[in-house]
Amino acid sequence: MEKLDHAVTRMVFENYGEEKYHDDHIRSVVYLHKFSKYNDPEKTGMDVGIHGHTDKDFSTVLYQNHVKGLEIKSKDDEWISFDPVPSSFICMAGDGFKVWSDDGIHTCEHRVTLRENDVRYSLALFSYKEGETCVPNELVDKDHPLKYKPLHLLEYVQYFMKNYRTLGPNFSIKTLWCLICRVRDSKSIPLLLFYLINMRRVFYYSIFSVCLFSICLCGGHHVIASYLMSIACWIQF
Ligand SMILES: O=C(O)CCC(=O)C(=O)O
Ligand SMILES: [Fe+2]
Repeated sequence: MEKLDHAVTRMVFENYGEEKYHDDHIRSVVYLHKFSKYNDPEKTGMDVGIHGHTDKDFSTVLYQNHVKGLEIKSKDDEWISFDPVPSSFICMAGDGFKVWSDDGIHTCEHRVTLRENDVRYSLALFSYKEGETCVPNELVDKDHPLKYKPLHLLEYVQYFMKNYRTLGPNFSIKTLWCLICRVRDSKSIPLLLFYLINMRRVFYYSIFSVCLFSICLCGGHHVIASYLMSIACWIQF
């Protein structure tokens, strides 16, 4: 699977006329394997295998058994089901490739929906470039202005994992992170970012403060109710 990833990335680099960067790229890539088992949806009562998302890596190679489930979102926002052929692999660009190509290569959104009454297995190989991923100088000119600042992929994925509960599965370079990476329009980003990431916390914090306030002011049942609510809010932090 690593060899396939090398071959595919080489082809893309060559296509962009950037093959001179490929050896360095491969030397700085680290891989992560993920083996997934999706149980028979009839037994679990759940047809969602994995929610729609883009991969937070540079590129992904995926292998699976005969059970269908992988769906890929088209440019027209339609989910297309992938028909697995024995011994076929699927290669997908991750958010890192999007940054490297300065938006030339789109990270495909995909998900797993279980429709067959059988167990689905998949093996994914995620590639992460160590250090910074940046757009090759040759790809930037007057007609193709730089859109992304260098992105540290490993930090990016760590950031995503740490804030997964707040960001949700849909988070991608296209949405929130592009606010940080985009070279243009970066003035009000720190505040907006803080607000977006902490919106939920701000909400619970406000309720928590109101509860504490009413504990101080009121008596009787209100105190107990407020006390319980403030504990519930504290848990949500
Ligand atoms: O299991 C699959 O086919 C897809 C898994 C996947 O998209 C992921 O782990 O990011
Ligand atoms: Fe994925």
